[in-house]
Amino acid sequence: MSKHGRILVAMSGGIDSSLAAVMLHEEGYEVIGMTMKTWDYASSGGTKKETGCCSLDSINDARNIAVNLGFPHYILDIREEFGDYVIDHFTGEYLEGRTPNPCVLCNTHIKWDALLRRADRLDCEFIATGHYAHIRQEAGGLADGRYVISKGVDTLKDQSYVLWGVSQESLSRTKLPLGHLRKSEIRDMAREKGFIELVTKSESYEICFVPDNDYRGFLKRRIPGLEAEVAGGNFVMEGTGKILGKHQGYPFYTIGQRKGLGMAFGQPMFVTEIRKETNEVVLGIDTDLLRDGMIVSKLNLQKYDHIPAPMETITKVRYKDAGTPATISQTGDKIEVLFEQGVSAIAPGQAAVFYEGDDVVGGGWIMKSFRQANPLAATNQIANVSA
Ligand SMILES: Nc1ncnc2c1ncn2[C@@H]1O[C@H](COP(=O)(O)OP(=O)(O)OP(=O)(O)O)[C@@H](O)[C@H]1O
Repeated sequence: MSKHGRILVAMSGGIDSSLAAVMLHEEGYEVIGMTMKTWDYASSGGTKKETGCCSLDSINDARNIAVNLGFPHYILDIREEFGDYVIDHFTGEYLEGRTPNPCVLCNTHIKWDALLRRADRLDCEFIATGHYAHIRQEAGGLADGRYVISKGVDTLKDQSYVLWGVSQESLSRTKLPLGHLRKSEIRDMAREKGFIELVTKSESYEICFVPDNDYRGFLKRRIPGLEAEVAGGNFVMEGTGKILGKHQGYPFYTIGQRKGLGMAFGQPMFVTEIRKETNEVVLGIDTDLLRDGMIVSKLNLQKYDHIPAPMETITKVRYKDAGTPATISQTGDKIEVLFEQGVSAIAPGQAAVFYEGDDVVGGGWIMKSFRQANPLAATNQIANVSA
């Protein structure tokens, strides 16, 4: 009988989840390792050797740790659960003129559910991952009893942003053993324990089903005929609407994009808006990217079950965003965000995450952003958005 009970550890084969498994094993948990196969790289046109979390090499790396320490390891094939839901959402968002974040979607709608279902079957009370973030149950105050995610101590590695969508029930069964550690400490630990290959392994930042980070190529292969259908739209100038030239089709651009516009403008120009209805891509200078607020919907609130009155937060609009002070107010399943200063390149389709200090209050998907000369008029903004 183990000291702490049985725990299912999500092992990608990378250094972080491997060390999470090692630490929990040493703490006295009865660890069961599980590596999820989400996607067949070759089926999305991958030609290079597959290196991501679902590759054979990664599965073997996870298995080696398990064999080494003497705990069981399973491979979980979730290609079906993952496939249509995540990929259709990904392509659908680009067709809507938005910029999706499939990793957050997969985390919250696929990985946690898939893991917890298997945890039940394997009689595991908890699951664990190698995310750099903390999790705690709040005692007292407005958030009494709620499970709260907060930033990992390693500010450069902090992954609290990607966990905003995990439900309270799922959080109540999740352990994040790396939240109090720095990446350098994890590397030292791996070296000390002789897992050198984990230290030298390069990290993959690719979306698992998009080979070479070429999302445009992926869209073209996935939706035959798309290129011809959306070709011939115009680049138009922010403010004046002046036609600047032809683009390749609105789904092939993202807000904030500067490179790859295929034209020279004499000064740096950025994509400031994507208009699906008219197949127009709006271009402007860097200050044209600034927005004063946004509407966020399809919320998942973690620290509180609703936003208590207008609330001061630091709001992130993308993973590597440092965050901007913002007041948020909730109406039903939408939150209106008013920033204290302009925020650049807000892309509808990305996730917004609200922080109170280091705690994740919750998050949602960005529906639209706006400029607001008079912030008080912003109360009408929610009514103008359909989720
Ligand atoms: N294919 C997978 N199978 C099992 N668990 C996974 C898989 N992909 C990700 N995870 C879990 O999600 C966590 C975060 O994954 P992500 O790829 O975002 O981060 P990472 O910092 O590169 O982690 P790692 O070094 O463990 O790969 C991992 O630590 C792991 O626990």
